Amino acid sequence: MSVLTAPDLRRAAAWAPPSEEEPEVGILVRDLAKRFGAFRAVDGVSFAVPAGQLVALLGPSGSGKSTILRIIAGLEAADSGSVELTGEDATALPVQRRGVGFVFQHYALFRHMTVRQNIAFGLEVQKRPKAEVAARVDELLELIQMSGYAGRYPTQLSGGQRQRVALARALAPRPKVLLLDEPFGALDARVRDELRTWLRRLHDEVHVTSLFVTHDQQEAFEVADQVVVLNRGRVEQMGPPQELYERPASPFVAEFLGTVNVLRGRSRGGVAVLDGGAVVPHGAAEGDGPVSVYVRPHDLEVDRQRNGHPSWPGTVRRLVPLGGHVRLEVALADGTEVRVQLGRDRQAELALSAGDEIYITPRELKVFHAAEPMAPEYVI
Ligand SMILES: Nc1ncnc2c1ncn2[C@@H]1O[C@H](COP(=O)(O)OP(=O)(O)OP(=O)(O)O)[C@@H](O)[C@H]1O
Repeated sequence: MSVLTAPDLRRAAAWAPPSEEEPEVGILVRDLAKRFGAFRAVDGVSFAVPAGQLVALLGPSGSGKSTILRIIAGLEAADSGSVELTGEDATALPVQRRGVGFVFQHYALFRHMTVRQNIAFGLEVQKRPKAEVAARVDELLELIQMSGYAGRYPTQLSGGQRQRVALARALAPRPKVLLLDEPFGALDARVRDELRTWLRRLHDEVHVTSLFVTHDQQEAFEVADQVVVLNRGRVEQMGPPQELYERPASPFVAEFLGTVNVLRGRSRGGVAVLDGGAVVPHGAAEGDGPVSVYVRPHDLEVDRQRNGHPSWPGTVRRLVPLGGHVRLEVALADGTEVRVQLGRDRQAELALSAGDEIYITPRELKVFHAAEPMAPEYVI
C-alpha cells in the first residue's frame, strides 16, 4: 500500500498528453528488481499490459505489488530493469513526464477543494484554458455519475463516492496509463462489490490502459482482462482469469486462486497412488516420485456406488448447505479430509446425510511433482 503526497500528484499532473495513435502495448516491464536492504521486494519481474486492457497485479501481502506500481509510476527507482509506457522507454523519466494517473487507497482527495476543483486540479496545473477545463470536468462528472455533487466537499461524500472522484481526477488529464493500488481496499464489502462492477463498466467506456493492484482473488477475477499472479517478488503466472483458474502453472497459483483439495501421493509411470491408496491416472507430471494432486471441490463427482471410473471411497462427515450448492466434507480411507461442492439438484437425487459411504470421482485435477520448480510458465 502506498501513500501519495500532494506534491507527487502535482508533479504527475503537469504531464502533457501526446496526440499520436495508441501503440499495442500500454505497459511493458522487463526484469525489474528492487531490494530494500538485503530483502528482494521485486525479483526479476517481467510482464506486459496490452493497450486498452485492465490488468490486475494479484498476490498476497508483501509480494511486491505496490513496489512494482510505484516503479512504473516513477515514484520509486528500480535497481535494475526497464519500464516502457506506450512504446516509450520511461525508465529514467521523472514522474511528471510519464503520463500516469493514480488512484490509491489511502490518498484522500484535497479536503479544502470541492469535487469540481479536485477533478480540475491536474488540468489547472497544466494551465489549460478555463472553458476546456470546465467542459472536461463536466464530462467526467457525468462519467462517474456525480454531476449533482460538483459543489460538495470530500467530507460530504461517502467513501465510494470519494474513490469515484479520485478516479475522475486521475483521468482528467487523459493519462497514458492508469495505476490503481487497492482503490477499494478501505471500503466495506457491499460498496466494494458495487464499485468493482462500476469500474469494469467505466473501463469498457474509456479503455485506458490500467494496472490494478489487489490481494483479493475475487476482485481481480471480476474486474480484470488478465491477471498477473505475484509471489515473493516474482511472477508466478499471467493470463486471463479463467485460464489461471483452470490451468495453474504452480501449486502456489492453484492454492491462491480459490479453494482446492491437496492430496499427497507418489507417481510411477503416469499413475499417482495417493497416500490413502486411491489411484489417479494422469500424464501431467513427468518422472516418478512424490506428487501433490490438486482438485477443486466442484471438480469432484459423487456417487453412492462405483461408477466404472477410478473413484475414491469416502465417508460423508458433514453437509453444509450454501444456497445454490451443498458443501460436503468427506473423509477418505486414510482419513484425509476432502471438500466437495455438490449441486443442489444432485444432492436432491442422492439425499446424502452424514455417515453415508460414497465414491468420489475427479473430473479435473492437476498433478505437481514435489520437486517441480515453482517457475513461471511465461516469460517475455
Ligand atoms: N520503503 C521500504 N523500505 C523497506 N521495505 C519496504 C519498503 N517498501 C516496501 N518494503 C517491503 O517490500 C515488500 C513488498 O512490499 P509491497 O508494498 O510492494 O508489497 P504488496 O504486495 O503491495 O503488499 P500489501 O498488499 O501489503 O501492500 C514488503 O515486505 C515490504 O515490507
